[in-house]
Amino acid sequence: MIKFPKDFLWGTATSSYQIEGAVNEDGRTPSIWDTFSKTEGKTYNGHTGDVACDHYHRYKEDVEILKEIGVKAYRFSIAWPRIFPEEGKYNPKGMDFYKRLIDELLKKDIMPTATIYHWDLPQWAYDKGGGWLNRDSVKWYVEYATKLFEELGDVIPLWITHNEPWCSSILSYGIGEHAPGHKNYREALIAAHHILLSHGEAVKAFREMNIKGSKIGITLNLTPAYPASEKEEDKLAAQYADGFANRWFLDPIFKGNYPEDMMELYSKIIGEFDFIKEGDLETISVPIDFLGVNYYTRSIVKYNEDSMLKAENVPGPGKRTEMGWEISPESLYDLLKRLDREYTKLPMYITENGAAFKDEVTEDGRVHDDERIEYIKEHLKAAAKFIGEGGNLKGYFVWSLMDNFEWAHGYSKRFGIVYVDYETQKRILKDSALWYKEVIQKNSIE
Ligand SMILES: N=[N+]=NCCCCNC(=O)[C@@H]1[C@H]2[C@H](O)[C@@H](O)[C@H](O)[C@@H](CO)[C@@H]12
Repeated sequence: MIKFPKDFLWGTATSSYQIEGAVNEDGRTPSIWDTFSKTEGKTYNGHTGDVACDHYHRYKEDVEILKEIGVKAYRFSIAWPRIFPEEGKYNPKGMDFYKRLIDELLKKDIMPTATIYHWDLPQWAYDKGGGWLNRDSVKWYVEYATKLFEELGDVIPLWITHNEPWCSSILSYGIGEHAPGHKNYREALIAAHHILLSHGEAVKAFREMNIKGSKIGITLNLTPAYPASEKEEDKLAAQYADGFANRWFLDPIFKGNYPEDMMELYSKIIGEFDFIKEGDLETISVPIDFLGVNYYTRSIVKYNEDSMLKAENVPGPGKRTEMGWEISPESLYDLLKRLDREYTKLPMYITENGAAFKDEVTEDGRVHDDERIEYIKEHLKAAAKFIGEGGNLKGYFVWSLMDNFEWAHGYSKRFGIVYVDYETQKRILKDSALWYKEVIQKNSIE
C-alpha cells in the first residue's frame, strides 16, 4: 500500500466552456470558442459548448457528486465573457453564478480552486486586434483578474492565472487546432508573450491587494521529450522538442528569460522579437506561490532536417488512450524530478492528469472503466515516488470530474470519472469515481 501525506489535496478539474452551457444566459456574450465551434469544420461533427453538461443550471447536483466522491478541492475556471461581456462593462449577474457555485462548495467543505483563464477569451477582445496578439489584452486581463480578486479573493485559496499558455498560444495561433484557429508562428509567440505578461501583471495586482490566505500560481501543460536513439542528432531533436513544449514557458517564469537555443531557432522563422519590451521578462518572472502541472503523455522524437523544430515524433511502445497519447507514468516521475532539479522548489500540484477511453454504460447501468483506474493508479504511483524522495507535490486533480466538451474533438472523447449522457444530462459515477472515492478515504493506493 502507498500512503500519501496527511494533507494531500485530492481533487478533480473542469473548465467553464467545457461544462457550463448557458452561453447566452445572464449577460454572457460569445467567446472565441463559441465562434470557433460554430465555424464549419473546426470541431468534431460541429459540436459546440452551447449546452455541454448544462452545469450552469445543474451545479448543485454536480457539487453533490463532488461530495459523494469526497474530493478535498475542486478546480473550475471562470468564464471571462460572463464577467466582462463587453470591454470595461462588469456584469454582476455573471459573477453571481460563481458566488453560488462557491457557496455550494464551501457548504460541502470542498476547497474552490479557480482558473482565471481556460481559453474562453471574449469575442470582443479578439475583435480588437486579435485578442492575445494585441498588447492591450494584458490590460483587459488584469482588469478582469482584479475584479475576480475583489469579489472572490479570500474565498478561493488557490488561484491559477492561466491554464496551459502553450495551448492558448501555440495550438491556437500557430498550429490552428484551437480557437481562434490561426496558423502563424510569429503570432503564436506574440500571443504566448502577452499571455505570460498578463500572468505577471495579474500576480503583481494580486500581491498589491494583499489577499489573506490565498495563493497564486500558473498551470503549464508539460510534455517530456525523449530522443528516439542515442544519436547526437536525435538528442538535438529532443532538446528542441523540449524547448517548444516546455522551456519556452518554464524559463521566462522561473529564470526570467526565454531559452537562447529556441530564440535562435525561432528568429530564423519569425524575425525580430520586437514584441518583447524592456521590463517584460522581469514582470513575467515575478515570484509565484505554486506551479500547476498538467501531465498527459510524453513525446519521443527523431531528428528531421526538414521540420521547423528539426524534430519528428515517433510512436512510443506504450498503450495509447483514445486521444492517441502514449500512456507513460514513468515520464511523469521524470518530469517532476526535472522541475525540482532545474526550476523550482515551490509547492507543485498536478492540476490535470487523466485519460479518454471508450466508455459505455453496460446492462447493469454502470461504466466499468478499468483502463482509467489503471491510468490514474499508475500516475499516482509515479507521484508518490517523487513525494517519497522529498518532492514538494501537494495535490492531484483528475481531469476530469465529468465527460465534457473536448475542444476540437467535441463530445467524442470522454475524460470524466463521471459519465454524462448528453441526451438526458444524467450523470453516472464510473467505476473510476468509486475507486477514487476510496483512494481519497484511505489517502492511499494499493
Ligand atoms: N495537437 N495537440 N496537442 C497536444 C497537446 C495537447 C495537450 N492538451 C491538454 O493538455 C488539454 C488540457 C486542457 O486543460 C483540458 O481543457 C483538456 O480537456 C485536456 C484533455 O485534452 C487537456
